[in-house]
Amino acid sequence: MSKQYALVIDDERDIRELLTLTLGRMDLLVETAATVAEARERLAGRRYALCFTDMRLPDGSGQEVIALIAAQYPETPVAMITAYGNVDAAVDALKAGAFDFVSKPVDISVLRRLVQTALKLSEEKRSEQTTSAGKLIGDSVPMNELRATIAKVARSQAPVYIAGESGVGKELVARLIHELGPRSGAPFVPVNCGAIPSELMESEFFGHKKGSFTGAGADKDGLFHAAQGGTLFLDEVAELPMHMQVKLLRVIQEKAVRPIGARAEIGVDVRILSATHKNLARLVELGSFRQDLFYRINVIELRVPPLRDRREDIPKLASRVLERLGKDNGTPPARIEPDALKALLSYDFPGNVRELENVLERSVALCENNSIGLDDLRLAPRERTASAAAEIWANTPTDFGAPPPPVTTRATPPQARDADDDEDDDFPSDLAAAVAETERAAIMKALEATRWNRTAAAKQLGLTLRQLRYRLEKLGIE
Ligand SMILES: Nc1ncnc2c1ncn2[C@@H]1O[C@H](COP(=O)(O)OP(=O)(O)OP(=O)(O)O)[C@@H](O)[C@H]1O
Repeated sequence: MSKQYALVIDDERDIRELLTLTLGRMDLLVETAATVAEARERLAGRRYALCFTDMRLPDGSGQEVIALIAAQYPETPVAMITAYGNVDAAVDALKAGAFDFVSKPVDISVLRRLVQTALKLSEEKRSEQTTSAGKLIGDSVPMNELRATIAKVARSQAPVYIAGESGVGKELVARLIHELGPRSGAPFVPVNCGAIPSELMESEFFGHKKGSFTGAGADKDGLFHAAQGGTLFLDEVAELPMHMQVKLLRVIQEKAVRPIGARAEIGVDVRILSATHKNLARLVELGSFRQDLFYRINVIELRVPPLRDRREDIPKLASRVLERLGKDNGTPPARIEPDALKALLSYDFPGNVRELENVLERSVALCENNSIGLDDLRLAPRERTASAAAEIWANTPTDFGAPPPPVTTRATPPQARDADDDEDDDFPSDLAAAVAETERAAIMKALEATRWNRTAAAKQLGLTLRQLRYRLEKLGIE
């Protein structure tokens, strides 16, 4: 196994040298920093298996370092070096997220035990990330409850219906149910019911025999066949047309499919998981979804909470996304500046985790020095909580809906724009309407410039296609 790195942050040279020597004997490669600023740089440069920080540093506090690590490098355990007998400082450090503390003068045997525990912790966190359960990030109460429910329903064979808004992680949950259950050795087959043309649906699901209809040039196995022994995940199940709902119900009841043009039925052993961001019960009431099928697929209902109801998960999710992006780009993970993190924490994320991923991906492209500032996020003020929206609006009065700056430069600071703005004192009487108008104008301009090519327009606006679609729907633009 390759050697692991430890980081020692202390302004006293003696302590740095003592810890470097001691940790070196424990087979760790040690790097040091004397200030918070240096520590930031070091942390951005590599992943440390363990970190020690002094309480008082020339340009800040050890608590600041602990908070930074907790928010941006949650896999790295950090211990505080405290003055002997300073219980308050030790308690504060633990509250801030340190896993332990060492008092000066450092007792070598205590230090050795601490290092062993820390490395074990670090290892556990790393392997947790690579197992299924670790893929579902979030330690909030609703996420822990969800994780427990997933583990329970994974053991059962009952159909599970996963409800939740768009982008909350329904497919991820479905995958975990499969991976944690007895069918994990067999295929997990996801199917987006909204993406298959109605006339091809039967053949896609059940397969067909050669020559059974025009264009059926060879035998084809259906999705049920592909999922044999495993799990079929019906995503966007609300989009199933009525005639398919009837056929699907039959297959679920009979546990057999008949490919188009085949004489005999084939037995299928498939667990059905389904999901939609729509209110399926309401669709049943309205008559557009069959009640009998609803009861069949909805034996167990599982709800994935929206991100705004578990905001405490945002830092960890963000840090994992930035780590992945860093790896993809061959750079250290980007940092999030405190005001940007604050804005993320108060944003409502109508597109949930997927939107967080998109926001961060765009921010990484826009930011300078691998550090994401408030301007780089380009969050839509209307979608933040009321108080946060008011606060942010005050900082970025004309930023919303404007075309994005070139990718390599930082967004124009609001102050610079204010200086050019003659109508500085002209406050809109209806802020929301004014924002919508600006947004509409920018979107229309981009659509016209790209001859209504949504993908190209989204690119011009610095949005993902999904984000543009969301805005078109919100503004009622056909
Ligand atoms: N708790 C989580 N931890 C880590 N990643 C997550 C989590 N929740 C969602 N994601 C990620 O967010 C993205 C969207 O998740 P997913 O596709 O599962 O959402 P969905 O609810 O099925 O969306 P849709 O309704 O649009 O189909 C994926 O990249 C997924 O990996």
